[in-house]
Amino acid sequence: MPHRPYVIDEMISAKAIAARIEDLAREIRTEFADTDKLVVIGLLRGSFVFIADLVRELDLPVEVDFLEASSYGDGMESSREVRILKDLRGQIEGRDVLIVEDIVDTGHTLAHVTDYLQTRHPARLRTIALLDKPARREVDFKAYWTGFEIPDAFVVGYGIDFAQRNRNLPYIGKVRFVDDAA
Ligand SMILES: O=P(O)(O)OC[C@H]1O[C@H](OP(=O)(O)OP(=O)(O)O)[C@H](O)[C@@H]1O
Ligand code: HPA
Ligand SMILES: [Mg+2]
Repeated sequence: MPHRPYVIDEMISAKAIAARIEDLAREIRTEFADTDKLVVIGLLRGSFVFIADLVRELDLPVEVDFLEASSYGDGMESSREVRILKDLRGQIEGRDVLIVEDIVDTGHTLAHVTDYLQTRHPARLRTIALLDKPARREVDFKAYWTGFEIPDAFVVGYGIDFAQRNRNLPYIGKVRFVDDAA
């Protein structure tokens, strides 16, 4: 279905994202300073840019794995049904784990994935989300670390899509439909 024409207004610059990631990496290094090899898990597809920048700031022994979860399809509304489309390759039992997510919106995706991975009995499991949109929360969930709290707007860029587009923008922008009143 074709979408109404829209423009993207910058909300968080690439520079601000990079600076925030440096801060977050410092906190993560402190938390996992005594960990042998941290398993950093990116949730596909939205987290692929964030995890790439984050692990390069970590300066810790890490193993990188991915899990694909999807609930939005091409629209702006969560289906509330989180499907695991691709599972991890490695084992996490007894390991320290960091789940990396791009955005917590209704909370269904990260809450579901956290429960799902807890059943494998990791030693320590932490979550990090670049963005948090608390106004839209439907389940009681908060990531352990959050990059930025944002208002109730549909955002794209830095890995995040609208109908599979705009993931390659280097910044976070807000979608604005041109036929909406200002
Ligand atoms: O808190 P929620 O309301 O569950 O929304 C957040 C999730 O929605 C998006 O993923 P999506 O299902 O669109 O898949 P994608 O990561 O492949 O883009 C986003 O990347 C998060 O994973
Ligand atoms: O604001 C958003 N933008 C794109 N995808 C999303 N999935 C949950 N929230 C969003
Ligand atoms: Mg996602």
